[in-house]
Amino acid sequence: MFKSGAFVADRLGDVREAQVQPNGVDLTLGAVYEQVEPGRIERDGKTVGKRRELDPEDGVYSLERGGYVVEYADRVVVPEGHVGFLYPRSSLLRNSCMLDTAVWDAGYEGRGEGLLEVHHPVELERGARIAQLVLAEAAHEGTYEGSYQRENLD
Ligand SMILES: O=c1ccn([C@H]2C[C@H](O)[C@@H](COP(=O)(O)OP(=O)(O)OP(=O)(O)O)O2)c(=O)[nH]1
Repeated sequence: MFKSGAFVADRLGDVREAQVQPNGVDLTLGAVYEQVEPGRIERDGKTVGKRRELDPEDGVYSLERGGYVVEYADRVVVPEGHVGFLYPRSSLLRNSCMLDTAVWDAGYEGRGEGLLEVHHPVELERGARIAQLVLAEAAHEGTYEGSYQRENLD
């Protein structure tokens, strides 16, 4: 069963009222990066390639076509007994952009990242809502203890 937006907001803590949706919580744009070196994925282990952080102009990123790594501004917490899924805000799709996301594991905490596909130039303001996190009840063995645990937290 998927939880309500109010439940998700309660777990995340520090979110504005405008971020709370009926079925989830909107995540906002924290930073945008361009990858500049190859990463590597091996049978055991992985390396994330170097990136360059883009500078917004007056708080706005003007993005040309391409792929960008985005960091969400909001701290995500996936409580035990749950799994998280993130979906792009439909206004992104309507503007020819797509946000690619993966599974958010039980026990994960951090400011996560995603891949923004820009198929037509777009302007995105830092802090704008770009995605919606939903939480579903889920069975699991163990909790997330990988290298991204507590990423991008101060
Ligand atoms: O779109 C997403 C999906 C997940 N995560 C976070 C939460 C998740 O728990 C963690 C690790 O994701 P995943 O297990 O898919 O990554 P991995 O490449 O398999 O890393 P690891 O080897 O640490 O499991 O990254 C994101 O930041 N963005």
